[in-house]
Amino acid sequence: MTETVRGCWELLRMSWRQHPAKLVLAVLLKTAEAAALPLAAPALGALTDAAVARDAAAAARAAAVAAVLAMAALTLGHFAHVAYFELGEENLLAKDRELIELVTGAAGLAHQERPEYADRMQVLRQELRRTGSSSMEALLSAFGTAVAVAITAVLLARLDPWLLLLPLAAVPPLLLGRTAEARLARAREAAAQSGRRAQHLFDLAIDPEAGKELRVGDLSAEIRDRHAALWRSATGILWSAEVHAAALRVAGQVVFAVGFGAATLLVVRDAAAGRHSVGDAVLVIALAAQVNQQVAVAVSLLRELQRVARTLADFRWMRAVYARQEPPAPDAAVPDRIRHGIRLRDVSFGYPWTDRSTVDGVDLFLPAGATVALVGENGAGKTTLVKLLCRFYEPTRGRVELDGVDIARFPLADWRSRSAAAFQDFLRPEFVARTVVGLGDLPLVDSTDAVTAALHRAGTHDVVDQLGDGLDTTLGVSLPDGRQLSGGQWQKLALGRGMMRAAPLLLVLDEPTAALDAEAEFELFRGYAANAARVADRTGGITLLVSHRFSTVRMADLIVVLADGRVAEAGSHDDLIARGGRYAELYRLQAAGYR
Ligand SMILES: Nc1ncnc2c1ncn2[C@@H]1O[C@H](COP(=O)(O)OP(=O)(O)OP(=O)(O)O)[C@@H](O)[C@H]1O
Repeated sequence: MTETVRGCWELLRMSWRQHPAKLVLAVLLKTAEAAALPLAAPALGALTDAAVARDAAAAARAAAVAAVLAMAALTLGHFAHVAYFELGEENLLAKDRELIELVTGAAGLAHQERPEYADRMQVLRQELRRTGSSSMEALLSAFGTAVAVAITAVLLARLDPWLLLLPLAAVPPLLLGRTAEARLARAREAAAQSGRRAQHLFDLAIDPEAGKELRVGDLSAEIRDRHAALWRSATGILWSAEVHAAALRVAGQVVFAVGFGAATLLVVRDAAAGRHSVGDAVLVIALAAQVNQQVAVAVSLLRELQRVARTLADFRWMRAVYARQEPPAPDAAVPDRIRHGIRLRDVSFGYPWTDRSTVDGVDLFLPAGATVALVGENGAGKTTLVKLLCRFYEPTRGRVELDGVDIARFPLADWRSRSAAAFQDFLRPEFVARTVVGLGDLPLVDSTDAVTAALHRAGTHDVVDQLGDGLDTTLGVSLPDGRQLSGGQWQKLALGRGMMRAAPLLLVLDEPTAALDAEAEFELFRGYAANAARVADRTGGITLLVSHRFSTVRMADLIVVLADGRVAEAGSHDDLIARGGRYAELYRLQAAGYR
């Protein structure tokens, strides 16, 4: 219950911050709407008594009051909706923005890569819409229902204090409803993983990029079967919870129905004995029917508010995960240039949710101005090492030092602003081409000169000539005039984006040319090496290339061979060939493949 109250309070505070006057107006209108029905019951009682006494004037007055109240009950809710709808949408926007900030604003990637996070995210994405206008409706209706229950209780108590027990009969349905919702929430969490995996298969099935491979592999039926199995597993969990929850709710309603029957009997008996008027009996029957309605509404509102509260609690969980990732307070400034180099001292790292080291005791020196190639078999730990250099994660042991200063001591934003990167799994943001490239250096996002220069540095300027409107071409399929690009074209723009920062201290190229052929990669990298040499004079910047293509790799000043998270060999191409170790073997194998 504390979580629900906390959630309601948070919703109210959010809405108050958006628009206090609209919130007050909505509360007043919803309260008046809710109070109108119970207040109509005494009017009906008075109407009955006046009719029995044949007092036409009093009967007309009572009928007019009852009609006005009925009108209020029917119409005020619509006016209230106008007031709270906008509040709800504003709340939803605020939560959307907060979620984007939480997910993208965290210093590292840990929260996005851990499986536990993915499950919570799935639930949160599904439930987020509940923090919009429907949650405001639930909150205000709950308040209105509380007012209606209070008025009903007072009216009943005036007739016979025993009738006050009637609202008490509403307690079991409420408690059982709460248990039912907790059961459903547990089931939603238990089903999230299967649901997420089923969703992944569905997305895969309708993804145009996946279409080719699915057809060639004749994978359609397989995907459908697996999707259906996962979906059934998720639905099975949810269905059994729904049955259980429905049984609990029905049991609660039965308790109330018994109370209703007893109250009606009590007043009808007193009216028959002449202790109450006929109007009083009508009043009680009208109110008792409303209490039944109020309880049903309260239970479903409680259910809705519990779901909203749970969503807001998930947000708090996210915030806590985010807070845990805050980098340590910086106490050193990023230098303008690298004088000596970057040294990895006994660096080890394991993903926090696994029990093995992915990078294990790496000692390495990357000299200022060098182009360094990282090679190794799949899963050797190359990308993980890149993540440590970009500070997406901090090492679990050892340090990465720049000219003797631990890079963890630099303000993270400054370190990132002096790094540049292009990855194999690059962004495909659907904007105009200039922005798609310009995002690589936000202050210059709309600068045609900077974007053109970056594409030239990347050696991919030719892609602009293939776009109808050059840098003004809108890209992507979700926009009506958007142009769809090939994988290679997107990748060329991504390379340009990676080159937007003209003089970074660290340029990371993590298989950014995988969609291009070996010759194109060779040419591009030769351009980067020449550019890096020019930049190196000014900043001592280091270029780090991850590639499986040895024809490119051989150009690097330093080649580092990783195996099982350790440095197996390091040296220049000639050194490593002369040594006749792992690199020489792999190089010969690939070279033989090209002959
Ligand atoms: N987010 C993650 N969570 C858990 N384990 C991970 C994660 N990312 C990578 N790993 C594991 O760490 C190891 C190294 O992965 P990494 O991506 O660094 O290899 P790589 O050398 O870049 O491989 P590739 O050449 O295939 O890109 C692998 O065993 C991989 O399964």
